[in-house]
Amino acid sequence: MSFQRTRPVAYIPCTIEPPSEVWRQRARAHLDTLTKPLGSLGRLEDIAAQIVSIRRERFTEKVNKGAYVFAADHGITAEGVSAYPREVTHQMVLNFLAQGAAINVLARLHDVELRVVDVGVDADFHNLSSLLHHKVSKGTQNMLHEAAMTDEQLAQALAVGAAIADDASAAGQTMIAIGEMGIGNTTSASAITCALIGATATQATGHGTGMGVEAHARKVSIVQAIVSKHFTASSANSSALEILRCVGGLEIAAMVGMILTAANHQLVIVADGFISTAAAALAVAIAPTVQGYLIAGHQSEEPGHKLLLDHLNLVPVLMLNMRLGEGTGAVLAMPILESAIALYTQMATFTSAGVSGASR
Ligand SMILES: Cc1cc2ncn([C@H]3O[C@H](COP(=O)(O)O)[C@@H](O)[C@H]3O)c2cc1C
Ligand SMILES: O=C(O)c1cccnc1
Repeated sequence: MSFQRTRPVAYIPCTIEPPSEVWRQRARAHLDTLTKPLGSLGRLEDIAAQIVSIRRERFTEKVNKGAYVFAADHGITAEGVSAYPREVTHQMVLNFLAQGAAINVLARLHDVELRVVDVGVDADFHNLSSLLHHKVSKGTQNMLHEAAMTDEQLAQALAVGAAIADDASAAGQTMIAIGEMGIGNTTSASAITCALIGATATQATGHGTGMGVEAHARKVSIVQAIVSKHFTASSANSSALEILRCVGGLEIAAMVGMILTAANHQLVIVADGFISTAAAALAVAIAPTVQGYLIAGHQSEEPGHKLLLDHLNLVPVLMLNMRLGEGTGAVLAMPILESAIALYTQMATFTSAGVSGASR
């Protein structure tokens, strides 16, 4: 499939139809006819009903899974907010392309087509045909001192994600995992969580890639300073796009663009960890009906992730104490989501199998 074309900037589908309640009710009724005690498949039944409500008459199509790792660098790394150096973003992109990262292993194992997108890595990639080249700039500005992005950069990064969602849909994908790679991006996710849902820096800031007590305390104060700089009391209720521009990242903006457009194409969208869910929360703030298309693959160890999941009213499929990103938690959840829809489409009914229903 081709992912290399561009599209007009600033394209955001703001009126997105919600998943179909009619199809959800049909799915609920069908689940109750299957050869099992009523409700005995638990959350798998909710998941099947949600997927049917998203896919509507196409729910019988084979699940065709894609995973997208959006990569970009962050100006805030100059403040020492990560346990790892900035160049790891670039090095991990090469590792993804060499099939050596955790997400490569999981995508291979679970039959998920993996794509890596350079939206803003601070490096030149030459002769790498498997990388999707959409660099907007070599990283964001340092958001402690200025907005992370210009309006134009934000629009370009959103458009990258939107174009990739168009191509995923055109290629027949039905379920997509939203992943990222960008050293320093948990600091962005924390600042987004503060600005969007009013959490404090202490509540929303975790240890990211792993940092000691002192470094973590510094990170909390940096998140606090970032939020105070961009969102004074008088700018309360900043728009989601302004939050994204001031304290987001190029990969986060591309994820927002992809989520909005994927919902518009009625794809099942599987969020990953803290950063991916921060993008999902911004997409829902822009277009609230997107919520119905989201499934939380897992809940990560980052404290802000639980705040965002609660805010979005999403219950994670898995809780494995992971704190990696890359889309790993989303891809790990996919076999469970696929199981839910296979049970729904393949199980016999009480009538077809000649099994007696409940007697009391
Ligand atoms: C080797 C390595 C591989 C990774 N894969 C994902 N991340 C994760 O860690 C980063 C965010 O954490 P922080 O804000 O603390 O920098 C992101 O790149 C995220 O995807 C990684 C981080 C490292 C070091
Ligand atoms: O929650 C995540 O996805 C996460 C946590 C720490 C580092 N990178 C990603």
